[in-house]
Amino acid sequence: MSAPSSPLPRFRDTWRRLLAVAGAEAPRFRRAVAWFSLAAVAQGLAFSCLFPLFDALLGPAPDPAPDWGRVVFWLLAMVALAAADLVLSWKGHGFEYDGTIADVTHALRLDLGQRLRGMPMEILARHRTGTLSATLGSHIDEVVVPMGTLSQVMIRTLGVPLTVIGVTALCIDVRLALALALIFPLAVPLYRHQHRLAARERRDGAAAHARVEADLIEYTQGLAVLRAVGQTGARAQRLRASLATLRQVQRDALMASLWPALLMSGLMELGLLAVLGLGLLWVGGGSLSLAAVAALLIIVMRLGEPLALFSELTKTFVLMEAALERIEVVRAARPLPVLPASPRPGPKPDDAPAVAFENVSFTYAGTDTPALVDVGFRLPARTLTALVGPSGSGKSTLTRLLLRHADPQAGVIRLQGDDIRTLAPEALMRRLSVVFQDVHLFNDTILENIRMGRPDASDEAVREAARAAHCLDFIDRLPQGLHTPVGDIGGSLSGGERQRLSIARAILKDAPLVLLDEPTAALDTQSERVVQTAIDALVQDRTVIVIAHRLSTVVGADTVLVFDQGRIVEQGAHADLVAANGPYAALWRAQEERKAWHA
Ligand SMILES: Nc1ncnc2c1ncn2[C@@H]1O[C@H](COP(=O)(O)OP(=O)(O)OP(=O)(O)O)[C@@H](O)[C@H]1O
Repeated sequence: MSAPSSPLPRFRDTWRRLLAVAGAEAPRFRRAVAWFSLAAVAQGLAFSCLFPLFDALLGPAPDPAPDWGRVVFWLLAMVALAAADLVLSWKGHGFEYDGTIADVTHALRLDLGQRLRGMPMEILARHRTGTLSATLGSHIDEVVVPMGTLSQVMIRTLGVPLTVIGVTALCIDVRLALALALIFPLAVPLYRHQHRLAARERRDGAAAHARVEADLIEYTQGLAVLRAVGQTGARAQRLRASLATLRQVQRDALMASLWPALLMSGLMELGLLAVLGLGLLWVGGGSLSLAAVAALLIIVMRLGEPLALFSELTKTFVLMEAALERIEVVRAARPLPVLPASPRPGPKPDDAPAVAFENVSFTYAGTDTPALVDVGFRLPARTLTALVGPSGSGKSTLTRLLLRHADPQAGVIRLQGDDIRTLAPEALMRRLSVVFQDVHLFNDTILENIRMGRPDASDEAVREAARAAHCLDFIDRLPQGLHTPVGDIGGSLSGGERQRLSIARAILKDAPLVLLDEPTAALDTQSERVVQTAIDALVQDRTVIVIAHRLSTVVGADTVLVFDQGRIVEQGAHADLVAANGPYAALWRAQEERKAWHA
């Protein structure tokens, strides 16, 4: 989202976006801003009281003498207005201290969490995990915590001078008011420059920090390897270089931000002093009273303060805008829509294929080359289908589309005759089990990690699933068996054991369709055999789609779908495809040769 570059439209735009972020608490934020505005007017009026006060103090020419009655009156008026300013500001700041800020951050975190849950996986996968957790953590604080203070400073910077100018124009001297009003546009180009500088500084700083963090993680995680190959010094050199860049970026930023801040407050004060000079000239000419200029002298000194503070807060404002943008990206993501199911002419046909792809084409967002082109097939229930093809040919994409990580740009995917876009996410997931090579275990007990397959399953059912997936041999060796927290055993579970836990989850879930990415050579022969036995238990009597890496799977499959560059180039039973002597036969021969070579 590109924000306008001129200050006023930019503030308006940020104000609108902040209200959106404040959600249900937006009225309280509006009220706080109203209190701050009234406080600014009260302060402007208090300053303006200096005009009649000095008038009463210096008395009228040619025989000046203080009019103590009026002096006391205007002094009391100033005290009352200053007290009103204090009370109104206090009421405004109530937004920060009465728990509203905490409520807004809490509600925003829940809202973003909710949106992440519904965010299409294809979009979710494009966000880096670190950035997402920063958005839910520090970015929310960067937006919400300074909301009150920033708006108060902004309102004061504009509101106090505007009130003084208004009172001057109405009650003192229009020329003086005009001269005062002309100074403020001076700040606009400087503010814009400062804003640009702060934005660049933030960008360079974030890049330098990210590089240091990445190098640090790489260094600490790879320390064992680095020590083994005697390269600790060489890599440390690289880390030192990125730390030096960070230092330089920070030094440059500090130097660069110094002069606009100085210039801004210097220029403002010079401008105000010029108005004072002009006032004195008018006094000399007899068209303005000395009392008015004396009052102006004090007001001018006080008006510089919020301006200087405002200039210092530009950095916080830029940080807030950047964090707002990240929050808005998450808020803008919409879940894939669930379409209304089209009315069927009659009962669901019994022979509806378990899985059907009808002319499906899909291109990942941000890429030009389609990952799947016009893919069509029908798989009867309780059959095993193997997906084969070179790396990048579209096999995983097909499984992702079945899981509805994204919708294809063309074509329809059906499960038992139902367009998957008409199924609510939970209904779709009830029909599918997945076992992929990357097994994620949650920071909970082994028991609960398996129970995720079916949250209402009894402990006994979990144990049965673990037995069927051949997990009990290693689970029973753990200190607390099924009740061992995954965190306690850390990375000590082998790849094959993690696979089997994931298979146990799928067995417990008992969905009619299983999507499987077979373990590859990453497992040793012994583990692979056990995992295979577990898989055999899982796939019995189910419809199975498997990304096949093992020859035995391909040979035993009812159907083999051969992919190349996103297209199905051949499909059929293994024997038929070998006999056809096409692309599959070539792949097959290559694998056979490799096998013979290994043997
Ligand atoms: N998240 C993504 N964003 C953009 N392009 C992607 C993404 N994932 C995959 N692709 C591209 O889509 C095409 C198909 O990839 P896919 O992962 O489906 O192939 P595959 O046959 O499963 O490969 P492998 O056997 O190596 O896993 C490839 O060109 C790949 O680069």
